[in-house]
Amino acid sequence: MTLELPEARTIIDNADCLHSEAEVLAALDSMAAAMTARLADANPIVYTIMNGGLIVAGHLLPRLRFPLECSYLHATRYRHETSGGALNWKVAPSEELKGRSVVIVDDILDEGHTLAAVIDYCKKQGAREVLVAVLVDKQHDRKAPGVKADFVGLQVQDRFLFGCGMDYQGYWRNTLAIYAVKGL
Ligand SMILES: O=P(O)(O)OC[C@H]1O[C@H](OP(=O)(O)OP(=O)(O)O)[C@H](O)[C@@H]1O
Ligand SMILES: Nc1nc2[nH]cnc2c(=O)[nH]1
Repeated sequence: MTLELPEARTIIDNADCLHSEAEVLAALDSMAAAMTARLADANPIVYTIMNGGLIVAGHLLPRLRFPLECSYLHATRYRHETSGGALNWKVAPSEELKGRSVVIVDDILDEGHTLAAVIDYCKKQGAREVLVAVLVDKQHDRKAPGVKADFVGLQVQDRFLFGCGMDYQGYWRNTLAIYAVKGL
């Protein structure tokens, strides 16, 4: 669904900015340092989960100054809603994962069902280890059992977020700052 321009602009004009561009960039620096310490000799393959992981990966990958391969996968379960449904796999990994160190990059770990399915897939393909890097870990007690991120940029309150890859009805992925929709 396409939003009318006034509505798209009203969403961001009325939103609460929870993390500024500077805070997001500092969080990405910290994530990159932790990932470098853990993965510099691991020769990993790094998967970005599309679409939400696009902006985070675009800023995070150039901060990782060690050998890695990168690819993408596409899984979605929110579509244009503010609560998640069934996971829709659009593109699964096609590389050989047997024995590999795999890193999954995404914008947000919310309830964790997306990451649970992706981790399970990679492990079934024989990955040696699967590590998760998310910019945002949303704080609540509705997480899927056993799902956690290894590298987290920001802990954010339990509201519907947009910006830095996260969308509101398909819009506003294209900011670095992170916002919460007014009233959600
Ligand atoms: O932890 P969960 O509750 O599973 O939610 C997290 C997922 O939700 C978003 O994707 P979405 O399904 O909105 O698709 P998108 O990446 O195309 O926006 C986000 O990019 C994560 O992949
Ligand atoms: N845009 C967006 N997508 C999500 N997917 C899971 N949680 C969220 C959220 O808060 N915002």
